[in-house]
Amino acid sequence: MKQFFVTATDTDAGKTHVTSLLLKLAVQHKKKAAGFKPIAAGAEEAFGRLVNTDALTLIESGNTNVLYEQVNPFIFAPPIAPHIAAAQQGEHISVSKLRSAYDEFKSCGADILITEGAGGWLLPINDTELLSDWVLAEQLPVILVVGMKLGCLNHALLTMEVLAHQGVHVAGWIANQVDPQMQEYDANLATLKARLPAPFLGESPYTEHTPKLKIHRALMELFELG
Ligand SMILES: Nc1ncnc2c1ncn2[C@@H]1O[C@H](COP(=O)(O)OP(=O)(O)OP(=O)(O)O)[C@@H](O)[C@H]1O
Ligand SMILES: C[C@H](N)[C@H](N)CCCCCC(=O)O
Ligand SMILES: [Mg+2]
Repeated sequence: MKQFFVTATDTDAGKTHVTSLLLKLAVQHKKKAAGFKPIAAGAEEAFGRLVNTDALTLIESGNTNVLYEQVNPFIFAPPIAPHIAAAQQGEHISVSKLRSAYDEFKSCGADILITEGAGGWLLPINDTELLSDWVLAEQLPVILVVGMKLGCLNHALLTMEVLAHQGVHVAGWIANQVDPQMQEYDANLATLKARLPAPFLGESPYTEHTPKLKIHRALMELFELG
């Protein structure tokens, strides 16, 4: 079983976009793949319950029979910082509850399990814990999505600095072009390739049509795909 945690330089950097592409890539290569979105803020009523579009996208992109509840155990209606949303409705997210929820999710029997974070790496889940504390406890290898836009160099280097300081195994990083107007995209990508101390796994160009991933060989090796 291969397990990864997808974080990003920020909220809206493309974690769902990239996690979905990674799941689809694994499925295309005959793997059993499933996505976990433990904490989602921003939800609407559908199918007689609250649902979050990130979790639905991950369910559609994988190929196991996971239940919505297994994929997304913590869901909040307002699109705000999750620990604030949780406090508003008297819920408490914790590392220990995340551990139980992940054990339940893992029973789906996938070969490749990919967890999508929420926001960036240091996301508070309550007054004392961060989502990264759970990732550290699970010892999940991390994939960093860099949302390519002006300012991403600082965000990417800051995130990578903290990951290195915490001794996290960074499996690699993916460039995701969120800003179609970004100037000097290639020079920024070259700067990141030169400075980020982790394998470059691929890039997803900006598109308003079918999302695509330009796969680097390191990704095929990481996922053990023929
Ligand atoms: N390569 C891309 N081309 C075009 N649009 C993109 C691309 N990547 C992401 N987007 C769009 O940018 C928005 C943010 O992307 P996404 O939802 O994947 O971010 P996220 O990191 O998962 O955010 P959150 O922290 O809310 O989970 C979405 O509307 C998505 O469709
Ligand atoms: C609502 C949003 N799309 C995400 N689901 C949650 C982002 C939380 C960011 C918290 C922060 O770092 O300020
Ligand atoms: Mg998302």
